[in-house]
Amino acid sequence: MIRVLPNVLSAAELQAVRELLPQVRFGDGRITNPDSSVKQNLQAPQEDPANARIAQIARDALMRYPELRVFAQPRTMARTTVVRYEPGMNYGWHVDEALFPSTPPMRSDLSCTVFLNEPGDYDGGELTIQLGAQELSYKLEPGSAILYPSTTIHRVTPVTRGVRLAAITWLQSWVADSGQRELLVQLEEARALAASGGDRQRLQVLLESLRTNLFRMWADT
Ligand SMILES: O=C(O)CCC(=O)C(=O)O
Ligand SMILES: [Fe+2]
Repeated sequence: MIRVLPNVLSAAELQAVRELLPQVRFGDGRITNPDSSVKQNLQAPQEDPANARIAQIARDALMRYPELRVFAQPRTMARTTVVRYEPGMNYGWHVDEALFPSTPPMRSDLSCTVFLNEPGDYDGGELTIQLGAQELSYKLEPGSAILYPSTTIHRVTPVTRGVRLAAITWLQSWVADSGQRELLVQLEEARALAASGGDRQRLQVLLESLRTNLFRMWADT
């Protein structure tokens, strides 16, 4: 499931990131995907000190974000990388690698982009995700993020004006199966609604969905 995470970074964190961004020494993005014929962007080397500080800020912010815990059930998060797209740059249709060569190797279940600069700073540069025959495009406010399944085909459309800056990362979930993970998301929403005495119709629909989909999963045909 694709989820927008508004205001992941606080105003103070965003300000700190803004001050660090000019210090990042970007290199060719193909360094981590040498075989890619569609990747045309710039990315910070992992050892870059400004990248490492931005990565820590983004990681702390994501890890404390309550909805991320609900949506992703994160077990491991890859090191965040700052990426930069200048006019003419893009990242064509692709699927993210299944495994990251960390020790131990990490499976990518969810991909995450934290947008770092204003949407008005650039034209193009949408993150577009295929959902069947549909395409969903995202260009978010700085400090907001999008979380999407790493199984999806997606791209960053060409930037035609200005510069797009983002921090990207990947997560391995405690729950590998996205259908099972989604049941837990609904269960958590239902639990919160029951605890608060909120929207009873929504609670009813959630419980019905959980019962039906668990039965579908367990029915012996
Ligand atoms: O910059 C982004 O929003 C995501 C780029 C991407 O798809 C990737 O680096 O694999
Ligand atoms: Fe990607």
